[in-house]
Amino acid sequence: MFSAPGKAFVAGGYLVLDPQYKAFVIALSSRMYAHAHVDKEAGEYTEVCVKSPQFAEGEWCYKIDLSRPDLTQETHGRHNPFVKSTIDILFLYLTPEQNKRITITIFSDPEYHSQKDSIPKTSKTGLKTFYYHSQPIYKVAKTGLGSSAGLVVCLTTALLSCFSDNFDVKNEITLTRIHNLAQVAHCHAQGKIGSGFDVAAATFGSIVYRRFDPQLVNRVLESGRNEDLVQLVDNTDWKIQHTKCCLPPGIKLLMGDIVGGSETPKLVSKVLEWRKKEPERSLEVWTQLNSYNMRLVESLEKLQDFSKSQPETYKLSLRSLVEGNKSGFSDVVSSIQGIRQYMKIMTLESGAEIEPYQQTELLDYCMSLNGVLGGVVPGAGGYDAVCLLVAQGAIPEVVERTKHLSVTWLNLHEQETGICEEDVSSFIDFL
Ligand SMILES: Nc1ncnc2c1ncn2[C@@H]1O[C@H](COP(=O)(O)OP(=O)(O)O)[C@@H](O)[C@H]1O
Ligand SMILES: C[C@@](O)(CCOP(=O)(O)OP(=O)(O)O)CC(=O)O
Repeated sequence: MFSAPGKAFVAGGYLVLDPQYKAFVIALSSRMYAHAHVDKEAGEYTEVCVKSPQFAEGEWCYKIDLSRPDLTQETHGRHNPFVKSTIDILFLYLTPEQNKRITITIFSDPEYHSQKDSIPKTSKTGLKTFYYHSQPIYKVAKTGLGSSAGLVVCLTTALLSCFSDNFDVKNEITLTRIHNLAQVAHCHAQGKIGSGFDVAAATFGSIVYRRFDPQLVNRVLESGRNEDLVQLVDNTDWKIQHTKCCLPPGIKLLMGDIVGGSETPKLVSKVLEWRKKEPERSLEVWTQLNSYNMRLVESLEKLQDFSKSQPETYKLSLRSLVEGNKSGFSDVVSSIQGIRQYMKIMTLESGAEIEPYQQTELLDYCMSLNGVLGGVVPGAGGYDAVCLLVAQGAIPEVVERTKHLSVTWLNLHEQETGICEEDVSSFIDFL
């Protein structure tokens, strides 16, 4: 059994589409799980059945003729593009010769989706709860943690494990293979090539990320040839960057779901249109915003070092942060203020509602509270969510002081680990 984390895209939205710039993505404690079972017997065809029992009609089964895997169809006539593309890409890559009967079962932690019209089920140990929805997956509202990336990464891993002896998800070569396959499958399912930050975070965990050249994936999707896919997955330098980075001790991420939503593709096309129309001005904005993004990463790293070299002094400054004295953290505070200033400029000048007024009000209020280092609209922005960096000791007060507002704090925190193996015994009640 394997699991992959959800993400909070804290800094670098839009800029990350261009490989000149890097982004900071935090991996979350809310995870997606995939359990693989291979039957002892196999039939005339290879069969892959993917079950997602938390959703109505959550079962997609594929009969695969190994001599013509490109003709694979779902046996009930159901569509799940992310499941289908992951299977297609994996079989194109592996070209197995022997039939197998595989069942994969998917679970996702509660915070990925709205809990409306759903029933919780808790394991006998009381340690794990999953919500069971009365609607099919495509009708259930998402909270923006990157469910499709989580699904594709853990499904890719679970399937690969069925075809490898001594599969070790911690092995660097295996990890890169999972990442590369998942990026190709995710792009194929979406019908477009995004920056891939969500797939990278689901694989590698909390990272500073630089994207790959979209042409790499485009070429393989156009050719559809096994040799090209193997070459891309195992023998090509994607020139991406995924450097580990995480929050310093005692600083927590709070992710707030906002009632309302935004369409990322519409925001992206508005911003890119503006960038084309105003190349000089947008370069200026991109450059400033990037320097604040990178200052945020550096200041978090510095705090990490400081917490190790002077743990007692660090503890004292955390304590005074809870009481409202933010001076020990001024670099983080000013970087976030700078990021917001330039996100606001992008909003006003491009016309894309990245940090709309309602979010500005909420973030300004949150930033005025004791213990809050700052907050941003994550990813593409809009009306979906906010995220805050807060001293752990101040969280109860922040929750109390925001309870009259239209924000619901999700029950999650940073968990920097990417894809990993899970102990199946914790999930036995759900299988
Ligand atoms: N738990 C799950 N089980 C099965 N499919 C899932 C699951 N979570 C996500 N998916 C697939 O991913 C799609 C959502 O992807 P997308 O719209 O890109 O949202 P997100 O921004 O959360 O990645 C779903 O419609 C479904 O095809
Ligand atoms: C604009 C972007 O840089 C970031 C979008 O981040 P979000 O986290 O808002 O994305 P969705 O979960 O797909 O809505 C586009 C990209 O990087 O692909």
